[in-house]
Amino acid sequence: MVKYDYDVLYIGAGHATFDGAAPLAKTGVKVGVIESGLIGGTCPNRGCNAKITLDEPVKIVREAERMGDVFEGDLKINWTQNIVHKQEIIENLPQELTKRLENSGATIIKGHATFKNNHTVVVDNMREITAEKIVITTGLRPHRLNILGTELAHDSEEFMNLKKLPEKIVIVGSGYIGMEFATMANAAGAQVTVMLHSDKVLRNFYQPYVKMVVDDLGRRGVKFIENSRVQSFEKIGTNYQVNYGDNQKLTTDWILDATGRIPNLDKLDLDNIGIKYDKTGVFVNNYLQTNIDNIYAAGDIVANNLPKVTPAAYFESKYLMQLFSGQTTEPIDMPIVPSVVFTSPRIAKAGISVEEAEKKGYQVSENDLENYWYYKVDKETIAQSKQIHDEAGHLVGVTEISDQAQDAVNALLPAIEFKLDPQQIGRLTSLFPTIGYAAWHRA
Ligand SMILES: Cc1cc2nc3c(=O)[nH]c(=O)nc-3n(C[C@H](O)[C@H](O)[C@H](O)COP(=O)(O)OP(=O)(O)OC[C@H]3O[C@@H](n4cnc5c(N)ncnc54)[C@H](O)[C@@H]3O)c2cc1C
Ligand SMILES: NC(=O)c1ccc[n+]([C@@H]2O[C@H](COP(=O)([O-])OP(=O)(O)OC[C@H]3O[C@@H](n4cnc5c(N)ncnc54)[C@H](O)[C@@H]3O)[C@@H](O)[C@H]2O)c1
Repeated sequence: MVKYDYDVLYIGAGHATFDGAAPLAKTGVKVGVIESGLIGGTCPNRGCNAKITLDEPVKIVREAERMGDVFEGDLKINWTQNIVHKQEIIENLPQELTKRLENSGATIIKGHATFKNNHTVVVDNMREITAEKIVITTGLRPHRLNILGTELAHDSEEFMNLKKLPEKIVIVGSGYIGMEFATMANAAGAQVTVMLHSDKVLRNFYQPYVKMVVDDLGRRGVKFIENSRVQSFEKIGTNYQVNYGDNQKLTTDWILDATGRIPNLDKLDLDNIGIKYDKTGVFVNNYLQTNIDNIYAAGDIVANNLPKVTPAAYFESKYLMQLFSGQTTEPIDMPIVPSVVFTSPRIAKAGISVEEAEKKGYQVSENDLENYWYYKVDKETIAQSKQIHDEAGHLVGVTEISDQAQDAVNALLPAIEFKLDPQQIGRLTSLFPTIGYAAWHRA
């Protein structure tokens, strides 16, 4: 007798779901996916894919600027066309991901889910759906400042839909979104002011490299206001006023609230079933299982110290697929999760940080990449890296600032993850000339 509608029911259809739910359904497990918005969630529709498409011309303009006389005439970003191009890239992704899920045998249910009991969720207050196991993958949404006039500010999704770039933009927050969007808006010609909470920018990245990015943006006209204490936003005519500090004011055309992202938990009725969580997300054990045995969580919604990025959501989703299909009974063994901020130049890192390395007494080697011939090809002037080795000589961490930092870190990642010894590293014969080769053979 069939006891439940589904074997596994996911709430949310982002990377934390579709990377694992599609292959899980292919194994014959009956999978349902409930989604209140676009299939694919944040990353394809209003995160990574959209952002990296908008950033591409920024990268090209910066490179052309560095190449100087090699190009004739000035390159300028046409923002309106950039937005059109971005839309072309992302608009079919929800259908493609829908097909991927449905072709593998999963059922998509459109609507907002709330919990009724351990095995039952209610969609849009109407339809009850039951499942043996339920996975919470509801992700994060933009945090909004709790100040007067907060509704006058916008979020990152609205920025990426701006058909015309405002002349003056104020960005509150100096994390990933604040800095990536300041880079894009400045390169496309806007006057940008970034308002900091403290004196720190990108607090999880190596601060001397962050300073290089901040100084470079400063030279390009971006203003940084430290300890800004933003008090309120006001509409004055067709402009906006940001009131901050001790009665200081700033007039602008557009305000981006980039003060972080908060868990989509409040409208799930988790208290109906006693799931444990806090303001950072849902608590899980080493099997991504909540305190209720048949309910799991994955991706950004999990309360942990991992960066809230797609590679982490992907790996957790794949792990649950293996657990639910019987391919593993082991706890999750999280690999090293790399991260990168797509400023120009980028900062990318993986493994042990420079600060941790210094505490542990590990060897930290410095590379002035500006002097390595391959980085001279595109005339990079801000390019450095630090590689960290443990006592046994294994590469255990890397952080790089350069235009190609993300590819260099990707190339080194297998050695860090698998603790390759020098003999094994010697067998990695990367293509030449590429950043993958350069990552290993700088001299
Ligand atoms: C602007 C921006 C840029 C980013 N850039 C990068 C990048 O370059 N690289 C990178 O690795 N990461 C990046 N990220 C982070 C990345 O997007 C997330 O880590 C990733 O999307 C997390 O996937 P997820 O499945 O956990 O959550 P999400 O993708 O957020 O999916 C959650 C889904 O759940 C749905 N949902 C919520 N509540 C309910 C409910 N009650 N019922 C039904 N459905 C519900 C939501 O509609 C949503 O679709 C970026 C994020 C943003 C915002
Ligand atoms: N390249 C990537 O991987 C990438 C890119 C964009 C976003 N993301 C993900 O999205 C998440 C959210 O990004 P984010 O930039 O919004 O968050 P964040 O946590 O990186 O940064 C939030 C910033 O807002 C500041 N802030 C908080 N309250 C403030 C206040 N009252 N006044 C002024 N500043 C204030 C913080 O000090 C911080 O600088 C990130 O954690 C990241 O995981 C990743």
